[in-house]
Amino acid sequence: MDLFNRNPITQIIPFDGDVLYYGKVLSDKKTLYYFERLMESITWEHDNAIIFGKLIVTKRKVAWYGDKPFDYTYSKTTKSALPWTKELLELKAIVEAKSGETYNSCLLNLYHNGSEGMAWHSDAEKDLKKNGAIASLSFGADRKFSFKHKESKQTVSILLEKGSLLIMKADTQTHWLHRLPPTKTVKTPRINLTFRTIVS
Ligand SMILES: O=C(O)CCC(=O)C(=O)O
Ligand SMILES: [Fe+2]
Repeated sequence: MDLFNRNPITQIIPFDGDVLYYGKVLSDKKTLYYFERLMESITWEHDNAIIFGKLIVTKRKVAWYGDKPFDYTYSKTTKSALPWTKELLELKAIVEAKSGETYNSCLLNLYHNGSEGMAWHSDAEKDLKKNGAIASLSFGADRKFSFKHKESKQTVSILLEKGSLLIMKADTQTHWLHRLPPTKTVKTPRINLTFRTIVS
């Protein structure tokens, strides 16, 4: 396995949770390999979102995989998890080894270019394990990622590099929102995988 240990792990938020940036955990070669494999082997579909009370179809595409056909409900849509692919199981093993946690499902997002992003939210749906770790693995374009404290409104941003791993855990989702801001400078696609634990 191409596991690197060159990078120190950095804490991204100053209080009220744990967001750990591991930097690049995959070689550039492996990162490109998985980006291409995920592009073609994942069942990508447009997502629904509620913006100002209106149900819209996003330009971004999503997919949902897991141990069992878990139902996952967000923005008034329910999706059933598809069975793991070979690549997702390989990536899950890497992320589990790095983070020392286990996951039973994965939400995938495909942003075709910088015009697509994700609005402020926290991942605290009732189906998710409370305070469970969420492991975010990125491929393709490097993109900025931001956190905003729900009370103080303090914001912190980092660059999520291709091949990098970010872990959000403890009570992060209770106190902080996060988003992927749109940007004019990115012209190429990015794929993000968030490994999660669903409680059924
Ligand atoms: O694309 C990302 O880096 C984050 C996606 C995200 O926040 C989510 O899927 O909940
Ligand atoms: Fe999220």
